[in-house]
Amino acid sequence: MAAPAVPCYLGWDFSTQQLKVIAIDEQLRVIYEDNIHFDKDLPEFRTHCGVYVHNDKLTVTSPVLMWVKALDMILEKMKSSGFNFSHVRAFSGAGQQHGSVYWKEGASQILKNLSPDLPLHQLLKACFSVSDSPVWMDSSTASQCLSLEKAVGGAQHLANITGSRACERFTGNQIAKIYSQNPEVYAQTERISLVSSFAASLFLSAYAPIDYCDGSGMNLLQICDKLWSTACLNACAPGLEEKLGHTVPSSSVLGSVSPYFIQRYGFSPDCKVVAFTGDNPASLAGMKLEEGDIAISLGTSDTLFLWIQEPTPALEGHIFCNPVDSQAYMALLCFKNGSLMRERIRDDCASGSWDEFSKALKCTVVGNNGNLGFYFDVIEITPEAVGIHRFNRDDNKVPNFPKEVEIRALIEGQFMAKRIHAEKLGYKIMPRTRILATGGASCNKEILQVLSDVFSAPVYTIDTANSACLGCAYRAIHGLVAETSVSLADVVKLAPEPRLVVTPTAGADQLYQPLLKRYAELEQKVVYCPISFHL
Ligand SMILES: O=C(CO)[C@@H](O)[C@H](O)CF
Repeated sequence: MAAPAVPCYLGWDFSTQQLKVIAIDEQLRVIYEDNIHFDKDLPEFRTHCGVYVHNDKLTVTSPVLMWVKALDMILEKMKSSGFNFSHVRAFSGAGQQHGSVYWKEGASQILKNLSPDLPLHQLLKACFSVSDSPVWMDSSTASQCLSLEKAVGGAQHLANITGSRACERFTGNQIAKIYSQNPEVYAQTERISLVSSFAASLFLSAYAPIDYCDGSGMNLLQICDKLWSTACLNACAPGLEEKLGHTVPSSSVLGSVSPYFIQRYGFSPDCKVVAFTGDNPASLAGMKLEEGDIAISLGTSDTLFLWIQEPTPALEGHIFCNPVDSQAYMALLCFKNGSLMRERIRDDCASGSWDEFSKALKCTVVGNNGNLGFYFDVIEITPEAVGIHRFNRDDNKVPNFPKEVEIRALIEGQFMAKRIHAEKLGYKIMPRTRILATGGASCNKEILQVLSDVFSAPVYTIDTANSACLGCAYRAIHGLVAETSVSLADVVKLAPEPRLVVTPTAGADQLYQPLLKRYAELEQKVVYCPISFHL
C-alpha cells in the first residue's frame, strides 16, 4: 500500500558556499534537509568558499554553471534518498543578495525546450554571456558607484530613492561595470537575473521576475513605489529595463514547476513556484521576526536586520522592501568579515577546533581586560576598513594578543561593531528587545553568550541554522493564500517559537558601555575613504 501523500513544501537557498534545501510538512515540521557544498562536492570548479577572489583582490565572482550543477546534484541526492517530489505542493527559494546572472541571447528558447533525459548543467552550458557571475563579496565598482551617485544628485538622494547609497556589491553598479568593460557581452545579454530570480527561472524553465525585496538590493528600484528608477537605470547601462523585466511582490505565485522537473524528478504538475528572494530577507521570514526584535545572521557575511514600518534611508546600512509585507520594510547592516574571519582565527589560535575556540571564550573575562580588536581579512563593508588592528587597555596599538585573548577580541569586536552601527542608525536596544540569532555560528553557545553580553539582551535561536531555507518554505505556503490577504504570521503561527539560549552575564552592561565608546572612537582610526584607497 503506497504511503499516504504527505503534502510538503520546499525552501531552497542558493547561498555563497552551498546550495541548501529544507522540506516541511503541513504542521510546519522539518521532514528533510540537504545541501551541496560547492568547494567539497563540486571540486572541478576549484572555488574557495564558493567564490573566486581575483588577482586585484577586489573582484569576486562565482561560476554560474556551478550553481546549475549543484541543483542537478541535490535533486539526484533527494531522488536517490527516496524523496517523493509528487508530494510537494509549492516551493520558494532564496539567493545570495546582489549577485547577478547574464542570460545569453536565445537562452529563453533553450530553457523552454529542455530534454528531461539530460542534466541542467549540460543543457544550459551555452546559455550565459557571463560565465563568472559577480557576487556580493565584490568591491571592484568604486568608480561606477561614484558615477551613479553623481548622476542622481548625491549619495543621500540615491539612498532616498533606492534605500541605499551606491554600494560596490549592488547589482546596478556591477551591470554598469560589465557594460563599460565588455559592451559586446552586454549587447549579447537578453536577460539579467539576480541569483534568486535565476534560481526560480531554472524551476520555471522561463525567465522569472525579480521580487520587490531582492530587487531593492540593486541601487535601481524605487523602494516607495517598487518601480525601476529611470535615472538609476540610465546611469548604469542603456536598455536595462528590458533586460531586467518587471518586478513582483515577494509573495507572488510565478507559475507551476516546468515539465522538465515533472518528467525528470516526478514533481506534480500542480506544484507552484512562489517568487524567490534574497537570503537575509528569507531569514527574516524564517525567524518569525516581530516588531522590536533584532535578527543577527552569522553566516559567510554577518548581517543584522530588523522589521521596520517606515523607510529611514541613511548613508550607512540598507533599507529593503519587506519580503513578507509589501507595505513594510526591512533594515539591514552587512559585515563582510563573518564566518571566514572566525574560521581563520579558529585555525590560527584554536588549532582549527571550535571546542578549543569555545574554551578560550570561557576562560577569558567579559570585556577582555580592555583589549580591543578589529579583524578585517577582506575589505569590510561596515565600516569601510581593512586589515587587523589590535589595541591594549591604554589604546596603544599592539602587534599581537595571546591566543585566547585574540579569540575574545575577535568575537567581542564583531558584536560591538554590530551594536554601535545599529544604534547609530537609530535602532534602540529596549528592555524587551530579543536578539534572534541564525546562521552557522548560532550553534555555538559561547559565541552567543558574548552576543548577549554585548547587546545586554537575551538571545534566541530557532531549531535550524538554515533560517533562509525555512523562511522560503514558509513563504511557499503563504504564497498559496497571499491573495486572500492572510498574513505570513497567521500561516506560520504553528511554527516552533524561537528558543531562549542565553541571557546577559550579570554586570556585563556596565562593563561594555565604556568599551563600546572606546571601540567607536578607535574605529575612526582604522576606517579609510574607499575611493582614495582604490585610486
Ligand atoms: O551582501 C549581503 C547583504 O547585503 C550579504 O549578506 C549577502 O546577502 C550574503 F549572501
